[in-house]
Amino acid sequence: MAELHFFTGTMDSGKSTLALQTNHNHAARGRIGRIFTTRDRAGASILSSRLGLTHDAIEVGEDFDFWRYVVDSLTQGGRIDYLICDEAQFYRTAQIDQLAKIVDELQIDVFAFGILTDFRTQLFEGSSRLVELADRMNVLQVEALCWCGKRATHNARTENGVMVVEGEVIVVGDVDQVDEAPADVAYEVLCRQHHRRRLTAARAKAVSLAPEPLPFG
Ligand SMILES: Nc1ncnc2c1ncn2[C@@H]1O[C@H](COP(=O)(O)OP(=O)(O)O)[C@@H](O)[C@H]1O
Ligand SMILES: Cc1cn([C@H]2C[C@H](O)[C@@H](COP(=O)(O)O)O2)c(=O)[nH]c1=O
Repeated sequence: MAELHFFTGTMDSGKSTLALQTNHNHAARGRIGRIFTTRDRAGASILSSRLGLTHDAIEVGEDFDFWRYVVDSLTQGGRIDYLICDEAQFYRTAQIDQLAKIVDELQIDVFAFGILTDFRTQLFEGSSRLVELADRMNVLQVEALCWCGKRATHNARTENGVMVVEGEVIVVGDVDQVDEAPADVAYEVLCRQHHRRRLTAARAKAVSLAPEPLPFG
C-alpha cells in the first residue's frame, strides 16, 4: 500500500539531506520518482542540502496541480513510483490534498519534508494539512540544538540580529545569512523556553557579558 509520509524537524535538522537520500535509495532499486520543491535557498527548481548535495527539482508554484501533473505524465506513458516533496510547509492546503489523492487513487508513495511551525510558532499551511492527512509523521532523528544544548524545537527569525515575532510568514533564509534573504534577516533554532523568552545566542552572550551592577545602597 502506498503511503503519505511527512518528515519534519526544525530548520537545519537534515530534512533536505534525507529527501535526497530517500530519492537515492529508491532510484537505486529501479523505482522511478519525481522531485519537487519550492523556494529553496539555492534558487528555483533546485533541491539543496547543507551537506552540499543538490538535485534538479520541479518548482511548485502557487497554482501547481500535483494531481494533474501525475495524471498527465501517466497518460503520456510515463512511470511514477514515488514523489519527493521538499519545503512542503509552503505548499497550499489544496496541494497537500492532491498528494493524498495521488497516494490513495494511484498507489504512488509520497515523501514530504518540511518544518512544522513558522517564526511565530504557528503551523505553516502545508504542514498543518500534512499533520491532518499523513499516514506517517516522522520527526528527524538528528537533533538540531539550541545554544543552551537542549533540543531545538522552534525556529526564530532575527532582523539585524534581534529576534522578531511579527512580519511576513514566508521569507527565504538560512540559519546563517544568505544572499537571497533580505540583508538583515536570518534564522536561529531554539528550545521552546528560549524562544518564549526571545533569548537568542547573541542576546544570551550579551546578557552574560553585561557588568554586574555595583552593590550601592
Ligand atoms: N560541515 C558539515 N559537516 C557535517 N554535517 C553537516 C555539515 N554542515 C551541515 N551538516 C548537517 O546538515 C544538517 C542540515 O541539513 P539540511 O538537509 O540542509 O537541513 P534541513 O533541510 O532540515 O534544513 C545539519 O543539521 C548538520 O547535521
Ligand atoms: C521559520 C521560517 C522559515 N522560513 C523559511 C526559511 C527557509 O528558507 C525555509 C526553511 O528551510 P530549511 O531547509 O528547513 O532550513 O523556510 C520562512 O519563510 N518563514 C519562517 O517563519
